[in-house]
Amino acid sequence: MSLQSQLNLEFTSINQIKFRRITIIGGRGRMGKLFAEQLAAIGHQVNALGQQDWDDAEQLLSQAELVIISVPIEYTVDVIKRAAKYLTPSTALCDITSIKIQPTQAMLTHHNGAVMGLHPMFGPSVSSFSEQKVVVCPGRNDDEFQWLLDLIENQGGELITSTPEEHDEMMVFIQATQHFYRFSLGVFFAQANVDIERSLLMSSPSYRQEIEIIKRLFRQNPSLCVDIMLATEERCQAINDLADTYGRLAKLVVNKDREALIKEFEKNKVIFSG
Ligand SMILES: NC(=O)c1ccc[n+]([C@@H]2O[C@H](COP(=O)([O-])OP(=O)(O)OC[C@H]3O[C@@H](n4cnc5c(N)ncnc54)[C@H](O)[C@@H]3O)[C@@H](O)[C@H]2O)c1
Ligand SMILES: O=C(O)C(=O)C[C@]1(C(=O)O)C=C[C@@H](O)C=C1
Repeated sequence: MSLQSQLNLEFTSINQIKFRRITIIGGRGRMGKLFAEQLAAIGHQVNALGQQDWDDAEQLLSQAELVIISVPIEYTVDVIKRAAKYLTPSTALCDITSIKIQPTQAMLTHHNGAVMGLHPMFGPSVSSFSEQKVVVCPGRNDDEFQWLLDLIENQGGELITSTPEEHDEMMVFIQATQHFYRFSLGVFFAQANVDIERSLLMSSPSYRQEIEIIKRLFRQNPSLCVDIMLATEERCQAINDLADTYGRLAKLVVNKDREALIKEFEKNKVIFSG
């Protein structure tokens, strides 16, 4: 897109912007801060409600046009219940928690107004929504979130609509088992006392990429990684199944069963051929 058409687009959207009062619960945390910065940058009035601010909840929540819940997974449902008492039906309520069934259900149960579940598929290190994916789980009165979804898309973000059930099923593989595998590899490397910086000097691009992702995982709040693994019984079971697969394949390695390992490779490569 040419610079002129970008300027025209920005000019048009600035003309159409209705500045909103927004409260982000957990707004001083990693993701809360990112959303606060993005929304404030285009002129919305953004407040943060942190753990110590519940005495001001009436003022911070009852006037808000949009409330975003951005607290650790394990507190999300309790915080939704607590916040809902202060909301009027004209407030739109959404969350950005990494799981979607329980938060979306809790928002629909405890709030009478517009509800939407969102899951940003990126971490707090990004500088905008550009090229990032957000999973959208419609709840109630979706139109009231259209301006927020437009904002993400206008920045170059991609929205993927899903049910909370499909989302949580997919996240078993997209997140829970991935986090376990990277967490385990990190623990294993630390136990083996690997000199990471030295290893990077003589590494392949894929190793450097993988180490960067593991570093990012260990820079996050440990409760995020742990809660993503423990969020549902299905996740715990899938992680256990993955560990069984490691065990089965490791036995073939220990037994130096070259033929069986090649067979495993050939038999399973088909799902990755697309
Ligand atoms: N970090 C990520 O990469 C990422 C990406 C997508 C979604 N998420 C989701 O975003 C949410 C927040 O994650 P984060 O990484 O920003 O966590 P964080 O720990 O950095 O921030 C959470 C914030 O919530 C506050 N908080 C905790 N309990 C509270 C309460 N009772 N009332 C008000 N505030 C409270 C904390 O003080 C903190 O400021 C989680 O649900 C997570 O699943 C995180
Ligand atoms: O830090 C990153 O780049 C992330 O992608 C963070 C990440 C993830 O690891 O999957 C963390 C939690 C969210 O639910 C979504 C994204």
